[in-house]
Amino acid sequence: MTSRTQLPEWQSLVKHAAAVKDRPISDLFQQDAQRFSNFSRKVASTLYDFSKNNLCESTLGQLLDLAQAVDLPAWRQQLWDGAPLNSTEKRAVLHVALRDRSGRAYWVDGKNITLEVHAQLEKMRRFCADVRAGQWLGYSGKPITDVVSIGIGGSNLGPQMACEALASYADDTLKVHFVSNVDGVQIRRVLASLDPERTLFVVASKTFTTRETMLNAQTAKAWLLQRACEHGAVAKHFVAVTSSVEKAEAMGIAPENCFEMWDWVGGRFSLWSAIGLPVALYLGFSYFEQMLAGAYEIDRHFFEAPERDNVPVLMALIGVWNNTFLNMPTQAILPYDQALKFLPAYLQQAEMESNGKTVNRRGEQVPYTTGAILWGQLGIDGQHAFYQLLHQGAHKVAADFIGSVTPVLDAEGHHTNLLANLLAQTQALMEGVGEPAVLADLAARGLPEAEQGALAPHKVHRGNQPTNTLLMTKITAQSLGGLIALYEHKIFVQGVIWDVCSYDQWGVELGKLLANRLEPQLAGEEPPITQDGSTSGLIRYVRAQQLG
Ligand SMILES: O=P(O)(O)OC[C@H]1O[C@](O)(CO)[C@@H](O)[C@@H]1O
Repeated sequence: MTSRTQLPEWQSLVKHAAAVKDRPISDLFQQDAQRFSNFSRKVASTLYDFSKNNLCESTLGQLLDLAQAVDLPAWRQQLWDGAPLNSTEKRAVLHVALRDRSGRAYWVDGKNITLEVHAQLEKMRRFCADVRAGQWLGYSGKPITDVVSIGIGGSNLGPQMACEALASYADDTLKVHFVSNVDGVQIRRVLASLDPERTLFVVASKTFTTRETMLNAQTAKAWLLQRACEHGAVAKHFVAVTSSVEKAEAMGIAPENCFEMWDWVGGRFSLWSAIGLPVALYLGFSYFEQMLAGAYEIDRHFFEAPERDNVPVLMALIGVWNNTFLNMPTQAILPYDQALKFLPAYLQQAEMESNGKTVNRRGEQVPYTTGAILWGQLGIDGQHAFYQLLHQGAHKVAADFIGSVTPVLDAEGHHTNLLANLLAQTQALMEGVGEPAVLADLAARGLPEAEQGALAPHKVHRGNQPTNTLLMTKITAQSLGGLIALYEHKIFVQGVIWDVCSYDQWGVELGKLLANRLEPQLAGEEPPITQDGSTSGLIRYVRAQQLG
């Protein structure tokens, strides 16, 4: 198979990048009065403006040619058909089946999984209705008021992000809490405010082996049983979401309280499965369904729209252009909407666990940069923290600015100010301010001439940094579902372009293995084994300090 760098389409992009890398993005607007409409697309209720990138018609054409050269349409069809795209684990990648509203049958190993998906959705619907209606009773006959979701990574980030994003739509029926950290402080603090008679725990773990989640679940169980000596209390207060029902049963969770997920759903793409149960409990099942519907709308677009108008394809190609060809390896996610507070953390796992790889599908080292270093936080807070580096630091950073036209909740003038900040930052990052303009401004302000030259370099903003703006009409369950699906498909397309296997995560295993080995040594249950001097020294130090 031809490696990516041998493709003529790849090589012409390398040449093109060398020729245009320093061209001012703002000049491109002067050359094309229609640039905003030529370089933006609307899908569902989201506008994607990519005009503030160092990208012209020729760039876009060449990126689209590369997508054809790597057989993107065929890969997309394989995803849709349930091919084992997670090749190192020989698994299909079918999160799209979880939200397909058409009734289409998806097949895995000769089994129609659509039937299983619908059965689990129906189980979730009934369970949520019971709990929310106060018909699901705790061990002492009282209805549930609080749900504690225990999970980590993909079994936590999605539901937590979605609950936060849609909190303005929640009624007072249930409160939801999330515990992911194995640091006992988190679970202790959550439990301190709860009444065991009215608390429901959702233990979410695809494998049901993740040490952090298992420890937190055991602590929660001990807390419940300390107060409820009642036989059978666990069955009334614990449910599990897992692909390993027998392991959940071994923890004492009744099989009828287990919601199933499957090998063909990756943890970081599992929000659409019963992993989304906390969202459905918190808001009501209909909101969860709206999220599924929003994601499905984007799936249709991704599978049907021509590449040139296909928003996730464009998002992916522009990301590859900035990262691999223009040498900007970081990607900031900057939401201007309080609701999207946890989006950067969610996308960090989705993207970095998927495309943070340097061997191709055949196990060969690739000679180009792949998955971006993704980071970010609420943009408005970031402005008063790290934006200094964006404007004047040593690194060029590509950024996605995400906002909504209409707020779900507002206070007089706040949303307009928020949006003005979003737009101002993308403008400042593109246009910057050069030294002549700074000097003219200082002169106009009457600064003595002798001081102008000294101050001017400190006030120069380099500009010419690429940004994308994603503007949602309003954050709703549907538009949130759509937004997440856009990024999921972007990740898929980038994996195809970079030729990496986006759906495994072998890189997280070594740390887990070593932690399991070190834990008994730290606890003093096993003598320190011979290992690197630093680790042994640190273990001895901790032990000595703890023993006083
Ligand atoms: O749902 P589980 O099996 O507890 O795994 C949690 C998370 O751990 C990881 O395997 C990484 O450590 C993620 O991929 C996954 O989302």
